[in-house]
Amino acid sequence: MLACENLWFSYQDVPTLQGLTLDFSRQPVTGLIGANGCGKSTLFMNLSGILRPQKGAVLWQGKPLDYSKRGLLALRQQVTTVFQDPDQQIFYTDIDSDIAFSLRNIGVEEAEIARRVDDALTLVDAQSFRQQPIQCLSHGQKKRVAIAGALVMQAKYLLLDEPTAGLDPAGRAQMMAIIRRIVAQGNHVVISSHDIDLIYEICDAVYVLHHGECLTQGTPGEVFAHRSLVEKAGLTQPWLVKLHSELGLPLCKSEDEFYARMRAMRVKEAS
Ligand SMILES: Nc1ncnc2c1ncn2[C@@H]1O[C@H](COP(=O)(O)OP(=O)(O)OP(=O)(O)O)[C@@H](O)[C@H]1O
Repeated sequence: MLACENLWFSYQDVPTLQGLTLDFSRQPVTGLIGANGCGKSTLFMNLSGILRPQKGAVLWQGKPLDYSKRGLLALRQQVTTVFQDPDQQIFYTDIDSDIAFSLRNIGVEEAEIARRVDDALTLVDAQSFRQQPIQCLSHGQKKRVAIAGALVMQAKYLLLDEPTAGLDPAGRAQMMAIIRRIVAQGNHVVISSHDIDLIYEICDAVYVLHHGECLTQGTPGEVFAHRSLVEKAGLTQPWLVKLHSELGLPLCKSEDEFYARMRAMRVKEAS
């Protein structure tokens, strides 16, 4: 279980997170949204123990986080953050060494490392460029390598900061497929993103932050139906929700579902 309870965090006495009580274990994919500076990255750093709340707690497996070296090491094998900029996370020039680094650090044996690295690269569709030097990869390919680096730890929670930023439509669709595969393996994913359409489509639950407070929460359908709250948080509704609220068209979860429903309606009208 990964959660936070009445969590307060300030940078130099400026309150940045204010009394957050959030639970990331209830649903497979949880979205964290809000305007620039609302505190999403600061929350991720609290959840991974990089920052420590001044009041309240991060709860891991039902208990307040253990900030000892041993406690944090154990946490980071189970809760892994993938930053927005993959260059922050990639240290080696060859992919296999980079991904294996954290496993070698904790003394995993080489045969097991080879197996996990192979599985992780397959899951993120990176086998085709596995032999290329990392500096020759595109931004999207580097992002996938960074995710593979987190997956090899077999973490139960993956915190993804802007997973689709800088990706073209094909890269974005591929990232969504990768997230679904990670979840299908029984893991939890927390996504912080300004990509509202992604959050609407892929998340099971959403928390909306506003000046470090939780403005509202619920399923994507519930959260995005409240246009005034969404706008107060400095966001807009997803396009599928707009079509529903502005034009009265069926509320669909994905583009494919929307087109299928529209085609079915046309067939029904024509008959
Ligand atoms: N190291 C720091 N020292 C002081 N203030 C900071 C520091 N890091 C962030 N802040 C401030 O804390 C607030 C929250 O920042 P944070 O980066 O968590 O927001 P965010 O929601 O992730 O923003 P974005 O959407 O732009 O990535 C901002 O007002 C920011 O200026």
